Amino acid sequence: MITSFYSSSSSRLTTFPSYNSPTPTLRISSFPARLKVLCPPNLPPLITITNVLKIADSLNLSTSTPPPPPDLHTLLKPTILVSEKLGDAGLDLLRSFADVDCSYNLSPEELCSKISSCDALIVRSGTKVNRQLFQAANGRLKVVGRAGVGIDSVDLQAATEYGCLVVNAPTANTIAAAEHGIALLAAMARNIAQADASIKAGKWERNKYVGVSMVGKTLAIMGFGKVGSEVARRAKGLGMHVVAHDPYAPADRARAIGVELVSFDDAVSTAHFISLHMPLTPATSKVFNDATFAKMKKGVRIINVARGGVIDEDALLRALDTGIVAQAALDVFCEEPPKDSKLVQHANVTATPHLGASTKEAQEGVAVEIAEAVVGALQGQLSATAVNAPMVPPEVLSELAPYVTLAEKLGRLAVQLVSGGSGIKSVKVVYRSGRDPDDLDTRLLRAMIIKGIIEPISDTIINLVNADFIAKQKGLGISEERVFANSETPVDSIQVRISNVKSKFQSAVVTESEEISVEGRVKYGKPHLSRVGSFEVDVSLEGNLILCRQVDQPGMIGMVGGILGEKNVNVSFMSVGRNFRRKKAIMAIGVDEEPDKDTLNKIGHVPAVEEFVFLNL
Ligand SMILES: NC(=O)c1ccc[n+]([C@@H]2O[C@H](COP(=O)([O-])OP(=O)(O)OC[C@H]3O[C@@H](n4cnc5c(N)ncnc54)[C@H](O)[C@@H]3O)[C@@H](O)[C@H]2O)c1
Ligand SMILES: O=C(O)[C@H](O)COP(=O)(O)O
Repeated sequence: MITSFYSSSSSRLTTFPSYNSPTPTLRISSFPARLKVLCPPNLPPLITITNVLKIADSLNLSTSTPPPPPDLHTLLKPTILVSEKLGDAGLDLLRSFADVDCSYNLSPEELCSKISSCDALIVRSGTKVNRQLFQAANGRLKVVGRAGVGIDSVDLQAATEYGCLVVNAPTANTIAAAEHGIALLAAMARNIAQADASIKAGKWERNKYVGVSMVGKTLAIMGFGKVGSEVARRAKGLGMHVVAHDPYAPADRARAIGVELVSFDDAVSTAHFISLHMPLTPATSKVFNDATFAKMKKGVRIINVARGGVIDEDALLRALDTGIVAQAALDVFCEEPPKDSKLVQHANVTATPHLGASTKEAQEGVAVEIAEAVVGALQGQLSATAVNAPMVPPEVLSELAPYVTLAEKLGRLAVQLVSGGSGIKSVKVVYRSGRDPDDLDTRLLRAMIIKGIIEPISDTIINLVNADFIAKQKGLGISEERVFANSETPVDSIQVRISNVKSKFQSAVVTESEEISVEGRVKYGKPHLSRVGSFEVDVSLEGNLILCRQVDQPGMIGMVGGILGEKNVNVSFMSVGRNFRRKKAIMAIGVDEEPDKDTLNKIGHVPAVEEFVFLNL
């Protein structure tokens, strides 16, 4: 039984105590982007307007609704395109929240034509997520989920420019990849694949397939991250001497596993076996080339479960032919699937078709990990596995939530004080905080200030992903300063200052610095404006705001309040700030409704009012 529903955009709660009458009515009083149905409990918690109507229908409820909203698009259930095989548990999770389109083996053109009707895309390493795809998405694609670790197949720069969040599933396939690395190491050392092919061909070649032992040999792990560490742990169990090279790995992790961290040259020149576990980046591309192979011990054996592109494949072929490299075991290739590859055909190469992550367990784990990340991102949560946005842990996020709103409102307010035609080039943000600088992550606040400043004057949608990029693109320089405040809260106040512009409200300009300056703080969990220029005020940053500068004299509140009252404009907050008694004062008036032009003109004509501005928050 539906007992109540909550409209998140209007914050109106309508309660239906019971539905005993034959045709109970479900009233929908507004069309928010999402409706949260609190009951019945067996329904998914987050459902869309379309579902509400369907559910109402199935429960035999008559529905009375206002006319359809203009933007139906935002009301629809999100659509998630899954372009490569994903585990069932992940798909079930996605389906409980969205329309899921599993279309495997799409050509790049087919993918581009589908993408503009999708809110999220989930891929594995077989799908290239390039700039054309973001262009084709036409602004609808909000999240790309990489069901795995490597994000070298996603154009992160383009994703960021288009404000699309990229998340990955970094942990669930670690063990599978490490086990595959060890499997390849052992298979290569003992010629398992070659011997298997030989016996199946009816031969019995015991002398041809004499292998090499692993115990006591040196294994160099190149890239001592999640997979590299797990390979190291297992190789130690095989009695190998393990060294690792990783410019960013912590020494204590290596010590704990009994691995020595060494330089690149030491690693490649001392090892009998070299196992690659670094990501493919511009810095690691073809790092195993002729010069590197020349440094290796003759007869070295190489395992690559990372990315084909870290090896110059032609150079490896030469090294195999000259015997510098005795054997190679490769799971990954520059081009996948490899075409007419001499490497794959080489007698001393053991090859698998990118199977590192392909265990049942890993695939189920990855599917759930990526489904949770994508659904969370579509619900507006910050993801812990975001690749192109700051990762803000949930506890930090909930602590900063009221300051996030304050930051956006201050940006929005400050930009409306700039007179039309003045290009904003430089914004300074001053945070007063009792926190140690390392203990206050302001990236989220900065992004929201940028959003507040840019969105009212442009058609670009700003989010945490693209805020810095768009600011830079628009030539907007943002500098930040922290000032110590003796305060228990994470942020005591935030000040937004815009320099080198004209203001349409002169009182917002601090005379000494000639900057427009507004300051706010969080009071009772709500954003408040605490200072305009050099005037102290105290008004809630909700709804609309009228700022007036007037001669500080009795009767002003009544006069302006009366003009608003005459037109049925409700005053929600009012505060007066002044520097000197009976000189100038600023009146900040929060109003629920937007006054018409006539009413605003009347305020402007009050003799003691010297200037005023109406601001929409
Ligand atoms: N074959 C597969 O199916 C499969 C499965 C999982 C992971 N992978 C690949 O394995 C790689 C590692 O995965 P992970 O989960 O361990 O990632 P990870 O981020 O935990 O580890 C990568 C490590 O490489 C290090 N590194 C970066 N640049 C380096 C450089 N120039 N030299 C040496 N080390 C460098 C990093 O510091 C990091 O410690 C990724 O490329 C991933 O795509 C492949
Ligand atoms: O980067 C990864 O996670 C692995 O290469 C796995 O890729 P896959 O999802 O295409 O198997």
